[in-house]
Amino acid sequence: MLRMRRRSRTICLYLAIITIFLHLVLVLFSASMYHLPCDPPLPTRMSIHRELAHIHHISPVIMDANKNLSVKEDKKAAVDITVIRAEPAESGMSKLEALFDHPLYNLPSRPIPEEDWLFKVQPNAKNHDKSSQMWVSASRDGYEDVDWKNSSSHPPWLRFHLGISRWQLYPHRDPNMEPLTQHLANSRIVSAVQRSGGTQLKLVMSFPNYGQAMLKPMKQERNEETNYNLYYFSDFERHNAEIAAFHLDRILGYRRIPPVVGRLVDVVKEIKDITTDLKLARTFFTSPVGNVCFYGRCSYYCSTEHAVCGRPTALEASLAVMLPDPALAARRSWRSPWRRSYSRTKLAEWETNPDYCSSVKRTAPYNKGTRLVDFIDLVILDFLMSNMDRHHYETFEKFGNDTFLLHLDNGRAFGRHSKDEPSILAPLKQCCRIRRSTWYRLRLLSLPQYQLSDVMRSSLSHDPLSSVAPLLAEPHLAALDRRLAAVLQTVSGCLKQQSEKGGDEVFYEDLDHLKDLFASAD
Ligand SMILES: Nc1ncnc2c1ncn2[C@@H]1O[C@H](COP(=O)(O)OP(=O)(O)OP(=O)(O)O)[C@@H](O)[C@H]1O
Ligand SMILES: [Mn+2]
Repeated sequence: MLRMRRRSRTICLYLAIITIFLHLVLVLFSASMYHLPCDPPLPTRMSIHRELAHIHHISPVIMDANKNLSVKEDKKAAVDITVIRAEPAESGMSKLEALFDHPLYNLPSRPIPEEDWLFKVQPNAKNHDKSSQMWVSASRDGYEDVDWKNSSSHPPWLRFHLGISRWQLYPHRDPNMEPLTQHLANSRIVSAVQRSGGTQLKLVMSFPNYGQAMLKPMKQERNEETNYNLYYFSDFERHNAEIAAFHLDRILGYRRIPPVVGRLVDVVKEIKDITTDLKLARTFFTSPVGNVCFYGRCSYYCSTEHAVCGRPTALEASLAVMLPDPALAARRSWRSPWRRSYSRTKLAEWETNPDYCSSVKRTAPYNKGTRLVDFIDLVILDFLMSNMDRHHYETFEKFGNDTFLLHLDNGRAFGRHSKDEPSILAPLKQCCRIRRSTWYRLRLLSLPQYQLSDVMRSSLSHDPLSSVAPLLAEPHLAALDRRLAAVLQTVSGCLKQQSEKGGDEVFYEDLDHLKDLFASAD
């Protein structure tokens, strides 16, 4: 009896030890689960939540930016939604759609005052009578009759011009974007002439509805990298870089690049046979394998050795919608303070003087308003796509110094994917200043559910040329994520540096006017 009791006690003891052991194993196992490497990096997620915590009350109603709801109206409609949404994959939305639906891309905006439109539109002619016939353009060979006075019959390029405002070229979720890109991709080409000025070959194409586009031809295969021995100022311009830059600019939420689409152009029917540009016409020839080529006239790469060739007549090209003629909307060109020397031997001042930004910050127009942070936005775009050729930028003269910067001429971007160019980020590093809204959007794009490379792939897949080949090769897309991480790291470095100094000068608080809205919903 006593032996039996002893045996059962030993069994109980064993069982207890085994249970404790199993518990220990379980605890250890579950503890290691939380640190599995496949989890998104914890600090980033948590800090994004913390960063965005004060803007988590945004109504779905205010997501329609076109409605121009006033802040007061927004307050009434304010309901709780979480800024960082559930995985878009769950709801079947593409990452791009999810990004564009995100509250950060749909912040409430006030109605645009009359003086903030590039063009003043006369109220629609109420009595659309015989007198409006005077405004119907006289038909010319190949051109359509367009009734300019009737806004419902305005061609997409004109709607684009009329939609340009002080802070952006076109609105988020622009209903005119689809018709505009269709127009560029499919309209019949009635004229093709060389664009004068600039260093490389480009053409101005005209369409029957009087729209125009700037064409840049394909010069480099997608997965080819620019030769490492070429200086940045000798690099080719790439048609796919112009297309990808437009998509990237829109994804970043800037909307400062005129829409660009890809198109297969027939170099015989759509250029050689219709051009009135004799100088251009004289440069056409047939290559030894029977492809039709031309090289035009310009100061770089306009020779038989650098001819662009159709296959046998089909040529890939980018078509950027033309901005309003400078006679109607003058533009001002600004020299970049961080311009490179454009020399093989000289360095620019910013390359040797680490304190360079403090003098820029004191100099007009960088000493007031948003010019410096607008420039930093442009720097971030350029670093992501590795564009070293930003010697100038332009603005619309009408808006003075308080306006967005046009991000034109992106043909030398996306030349290399295996290498980043840290010097492009020098202005951010030296000035340690960024718009708060840009910072938020960049962080969003670094989260797995909106990953920049995925969003870009998805956006570019809508371009007509993506059916020929993806517009950016995978290594270029991967480089975007790597470079985005570098931008975020630079800003984090700035924040650390500033907190040591006790100041908080890193962010330009462009979301402050919405504080009321957020506070009221708390
Ligand atoms: N979409 C556009 N609509 C109207 N004008 C444009 C457009 N894109 C560019 N331009 C104008 O045409 C000029 C030349 O274009 P772009 O800079 O792309 O060519 P480029 O050959 O690279 O010139 P550069 O050698 O001066 O850099 C620009 O400075 C700009 O003023
Ligand atoms: Mn250029």
